[in-house]
Amino acid sequence: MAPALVETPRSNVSFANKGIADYKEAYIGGPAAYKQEAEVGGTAKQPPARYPNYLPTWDPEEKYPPLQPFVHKEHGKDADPTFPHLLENAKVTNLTSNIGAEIHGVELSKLTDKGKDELALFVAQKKVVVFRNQGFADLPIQDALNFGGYFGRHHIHPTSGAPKGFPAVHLVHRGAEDTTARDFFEERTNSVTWHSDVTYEQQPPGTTFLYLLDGPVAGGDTLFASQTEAYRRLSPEFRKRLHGLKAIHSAIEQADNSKNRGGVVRREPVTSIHPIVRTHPGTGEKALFVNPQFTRRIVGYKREESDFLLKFLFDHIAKGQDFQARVKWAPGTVVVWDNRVTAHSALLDWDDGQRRHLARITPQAERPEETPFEGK
Ligand SMILES: O=C(O)CCC(=O)C(=O)O
Ligand SMILES: [Fe+2]
Repeated sequence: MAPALVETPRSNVSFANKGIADYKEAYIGGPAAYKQEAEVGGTAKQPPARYPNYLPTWDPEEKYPPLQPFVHKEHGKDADPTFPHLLENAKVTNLTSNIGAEIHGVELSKLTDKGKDELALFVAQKKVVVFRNQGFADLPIQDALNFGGYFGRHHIHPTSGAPKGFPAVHLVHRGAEDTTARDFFEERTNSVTWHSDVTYEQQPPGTTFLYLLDGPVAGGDTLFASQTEAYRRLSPEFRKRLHGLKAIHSAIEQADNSKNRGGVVRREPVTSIHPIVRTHPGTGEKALFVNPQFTRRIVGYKREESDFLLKFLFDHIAKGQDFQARVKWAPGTVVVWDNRVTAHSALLDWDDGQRRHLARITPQAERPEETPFEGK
């Protein structure tokens, strides 16, 4: 079975169907799943990993205590809004008019602290930024972590594989002998699983980095949606109704899935209550903060009421192609998104037998906060 990893897809609101559980199971890896490939290191069909130092490992003995609150510093607030340190030599193209930019000519790992402050603000404004031709994957893993650590405390994922000795790196990996896609599409018509990362944490991630190590010839793109534009598209009356509502986000199903498949649970699963509309501390923009993977229930609503409203919001985010972007990976690509104001989805659409391998650095940010509805 495949050690490919994304956030474990799951929704247990009552309209969720069995197929989502199947997908979730297909996506979670574990020590047993990985063993075969780790020993072989490549097959006739597939060459060895380009970055073996980043291959996933799972240590069942590794346990962490509950996360403690910390004070997040929003570096975007210190940024020069004209971005002189970030964009001096950059060629910037917008991916769409509502979300996303692509940058050539900047080496992320060489940014000064001022450049990093500007990066935080720029990513918050653009929601997702694609940096091409980076040397990031070639850095020693600790150097990559040191870079990401500027933006917040590293999140250690409770269930995903990590490079040996670097639990703060979250890995996405599907390798040789992997039949995930074939198995998955026996039961499902598409693989779209919108989510923001680990929103069950009290302080979910902010500026988040995902970089390609190995990729298929075609396919395996990643979808992004602007949750600020999703918010703005709603009528003032509807937005007014959403303000003040809170929802429960849960890690329980992700941990259960991991256990059921012989995987690890490094930290006991938690639930958190977050506002449905949050405000970004750097831009002041309001964004929807619900996602079908982790948001379970609206606090104070009866089950049917909660399901009805969450289903509307999930559909609104999923269907909004006019506030979404599709990112194509290439060697040297680093994608940076602001997890507070975006949702994303992996796509399981490439031919089995090709390795897809990415690493994520996931600095946590502030506890989501809501500011009042502004009447327009
Ligand atoms: O594999 C992808 O395209 C995205 C995986 C993902 O959801 C993540 O790394 O947070
Ligand atoms: Fe994700």
